[in-house]
Amino acid sequence: MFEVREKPEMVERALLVRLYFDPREADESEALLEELEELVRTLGIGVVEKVLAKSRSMHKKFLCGTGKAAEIVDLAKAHECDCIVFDNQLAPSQQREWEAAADLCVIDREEVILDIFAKRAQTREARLQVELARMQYALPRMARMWGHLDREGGGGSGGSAAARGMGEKQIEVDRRMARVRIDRAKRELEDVRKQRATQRHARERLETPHASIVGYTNAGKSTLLNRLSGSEVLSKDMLFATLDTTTRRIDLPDGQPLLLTDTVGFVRNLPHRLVEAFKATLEESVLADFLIHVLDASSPEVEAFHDTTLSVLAELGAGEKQIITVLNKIDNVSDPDQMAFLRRTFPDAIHASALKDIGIAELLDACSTALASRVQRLRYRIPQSRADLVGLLHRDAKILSTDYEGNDILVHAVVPAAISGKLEGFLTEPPE
Ligand SMILES: Nc1nc2c(ncn2[C@@H]2O[C@H](COP(=O)(O)OP(=O)(O)OP(=O)(O)O)[C@@H](O)[C@H]2O)c(=O)[nH]1
Ligand SMILES: [Mg+2]
Repeated sequence: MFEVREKPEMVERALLVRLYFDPREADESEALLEELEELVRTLGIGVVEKVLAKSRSMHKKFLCGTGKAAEIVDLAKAHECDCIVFDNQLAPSQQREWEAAADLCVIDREEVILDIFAKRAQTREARLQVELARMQYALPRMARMWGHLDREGGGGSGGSAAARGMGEKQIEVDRRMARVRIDRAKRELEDVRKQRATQRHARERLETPHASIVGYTNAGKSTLLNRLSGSEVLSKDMLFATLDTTTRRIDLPDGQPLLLTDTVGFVRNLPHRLVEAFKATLEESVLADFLIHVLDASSPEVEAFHDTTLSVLAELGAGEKQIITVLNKIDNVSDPDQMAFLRRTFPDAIHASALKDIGIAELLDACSTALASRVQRLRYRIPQSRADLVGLLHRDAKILSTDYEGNDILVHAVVPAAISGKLEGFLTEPPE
């Protein structure tokens, strides 16, 4: 893959910067800066200093005013940083201005997240999604890379006209190549998505109910899936541990099967391009019968995380889905004030700990309840010796037709999910 520019292989000393403009944004900005630190550390980059800087108004050149920009550059120099990372989104031109002013590599939150995603992507689909998002990010920034060539070629400040001409030509060639690759990645992605859709249709025909586990990154989604299904999905104390969806089948206490899908975690200010790029992965959430929203109850920011997830879901068209809210990591909540806040803010949530096995039975019951209203048209072959089951169908289902064949009763009925588990062994064919 082409790179935006020669990014140093190993950035060791990063200065993190968050600019804000409205005093009311101070607290959130502080939290975002801390989150950025975690994101950056996830990439193995050392952080030497964080700067939360208030600017009176937005400026086109550096986003903040030139005075503030000079202070930040001086600070980076004083700390001998090799990179400045902005939590704010920088326009390609602003990124260039900063790099020129600081003579350092300058990146923003979006690029950090893209890099993490690129490291984590496992399946072909995830890799393609990341590749596409990175190329789209890189395209308007290519001039930066060739700007260096101009300078080198010219051997002076502006570079000779000939060298600049070379650079410009090269940009054109590269841009064209990049567009070709973007188109190809889009087409490949389309193919992979079609395959997924076919698989999904096969699953839908089987009509097994399906729930998606959603929530902010590091909330404990994968741990919960492991706990519920007794399987081993990678769960780690790091951001974006999961980039590919995993689906597991579990049996609810009432006997109903349920497919559970673990999804990529959400994050505040997730670059829009990535929401787009990961739509296919998150599409599972849109198609699920209901959602399990996992929150880290021990985080002081639990409410902000909750709201972020809901707004991303709304953006994906899943805003109306039935949601079971799970306050996970409740084992970590010892502060009575936090507990009171949780009860007040999320009165219907289930208190749970995926790690310590708390609240899991309650969650499984809530899943059964969520599915109770689902009905399916099903065909059964029931031996006459199991008249009890026929009785159950008469009582709780709507019988469409009954036939006899040898010693068996053939029943076609509209069956509520609540009892379908008990009859599963007598199905004659996949549901219609
Ligand atoms: N104390 C405590 N820690 C938990 C609990 N559930 C998960 N964790 C820890 O939280 C961290 C993140 O868990 P994951 O399951 O990877 O979180 P995730 O939501 O899947 O994260 P992403 O895949 O990054 O979006 C891990 O270190 C878990 O061990 C819990 O109930 N209590
Ligand atoms: Mg995970």
